[in-house]
Amino acid sequence: MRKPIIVGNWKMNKTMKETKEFMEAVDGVAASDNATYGIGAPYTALATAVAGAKNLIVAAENCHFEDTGAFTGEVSVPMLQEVGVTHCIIGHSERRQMFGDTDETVNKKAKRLIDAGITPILCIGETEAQYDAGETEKVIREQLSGSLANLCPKCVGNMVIAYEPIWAIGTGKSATKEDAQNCCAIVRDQVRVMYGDEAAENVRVQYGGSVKPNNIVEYMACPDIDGALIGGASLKADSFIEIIEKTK
Ligand SMILES: O=C[C@H](O)COP(=O)(O)O
Repeated sequence: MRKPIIVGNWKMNKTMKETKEFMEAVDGVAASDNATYGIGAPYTALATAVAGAKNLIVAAENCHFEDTGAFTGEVSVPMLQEVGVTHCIIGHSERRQMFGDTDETVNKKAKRLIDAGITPILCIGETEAQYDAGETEKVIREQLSGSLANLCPKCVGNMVIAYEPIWAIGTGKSATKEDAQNCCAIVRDQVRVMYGDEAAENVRVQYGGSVKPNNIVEYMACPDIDGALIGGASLKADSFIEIIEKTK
């Protein structure tokens, strides 16, 4: 039985002060045996988030795959381990589109995180043009083939994969529950093709893209959707609390 996981992705938002206030407002509400709740925070807010988290899990939003070296501005997995994060988002479409992340570098990041015992939250999803061209399934399978290459079946079973259609991110134009379910089922099937039944049954698949308090319940009712990755609606304590209350 997969335990649902709902994670807020703050992106480049929240100072340490704002993070402390959010954790004080939300962490107590997030206590649940039925689901895991968490937030992804910018590097500068991670220590504050970890300090304030008894119930929420804390994720970084990116990492580098090398441990040390001449990589100005980057943060390594051992550095994240030291801060105490348990999860790390990799391959978000904003990183793929604006910062040059590829399936190959995302795969290296996944490997390094798994070695360190940090759970990757791997993001994939098609552009609007690919959606319009009927290429969604092809894109999902190709991204997963590259990003999940040469991992162990058990490791993949322990991961979280977020299916986020790019056209639904921050637009208010969320996928229908039928489309979201269908695409999350394709994600699971691709994991089955690559790593077998057990990995496919264990991997948790999130939907992301304009998830709000008013649509979270319908997504969570879908058999292949095990959670959500939430941008805008995770920034205000009140709306994230509403999402938690509706799903715990
Ligand atoms: O990682 C989160 C996604 O980019 C979704 O963002 P959104 O909920 O603001 O559409």
